[in-house]
Amino acid sequence: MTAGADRRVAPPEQARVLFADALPRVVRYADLLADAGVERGLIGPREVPRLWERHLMNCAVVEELIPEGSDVVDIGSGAGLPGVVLGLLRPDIRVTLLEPLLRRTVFLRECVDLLELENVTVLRGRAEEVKRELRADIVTARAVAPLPRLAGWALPLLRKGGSLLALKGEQAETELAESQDDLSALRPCVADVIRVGRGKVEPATTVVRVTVTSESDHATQPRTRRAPGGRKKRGRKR
Ligand SMILES: C[S@@+](CC[C@H](N)C(=O)[O-])C[C@H]1O[C@@H](n2cnc3c(N)ncnc32)[C@H](O)[C@@H]1O
Repeated sequence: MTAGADRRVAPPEQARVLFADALPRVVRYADLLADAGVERGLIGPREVPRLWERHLMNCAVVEELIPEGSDVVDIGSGAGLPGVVLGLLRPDIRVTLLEPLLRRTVFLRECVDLLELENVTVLRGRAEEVKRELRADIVTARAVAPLPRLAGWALPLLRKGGSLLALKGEQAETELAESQDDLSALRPCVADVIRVGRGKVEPATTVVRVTVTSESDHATQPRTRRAPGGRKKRGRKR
């Protein structure tokens, strides 16, 4: 990747505390975003001055919600947010960066190689097409799709007790309230809105967390319906 030193932005003091030992590699990632990321149109040049606060640190605090040793799928990684940051911060988790666009997966693979991210893999594909090949304890997504569509992609990937962590804006409560029926229809689940990183990032990061409570992923199973008289009857295949 090429370097354009003039665009690089030094980490703020809070980043040193937040990233601790991971900081040198996060700085390298920030440089990749500011250089090749901008040159290839993966992030806008206006994002560079606020790369640390609005992007890297905002994503990093989500790690508080990820149990140790989790398999994480980051849907619609784009230039690697939040998946690359989480992989850098948490060597104990395994992260799959799921992204359909070739240009972006090329950049992501280069990041994984250059940052020597042994716990991160890149998968080119669409979330709705990987239900049979991916299983996760945590699915993350930022700026990818409205909650009902995102949950339709994420919930089938989750093991029982696993959570979708959707990084959302200030309207998260409203979006969740309007989506509750859609979520329940997908798979038994509980959902809440959490603000993470208070005192570390300003503003705190808003996350809609949807945790699945059922063992089986009935969203991918043939539908069954109760026939008159009590026996279950197979739904017609479409
Ligand atoms: C606005 S970008 C956000 C990228 C990154 N998450 C971030 O916050 O900077 C949305 C990303 O979602 C990806 N995307 C769109 N539809 C998708 C799908 N069906 N499955 C997986 N990713 C998808 C796009 O290619 C794009 O990279």
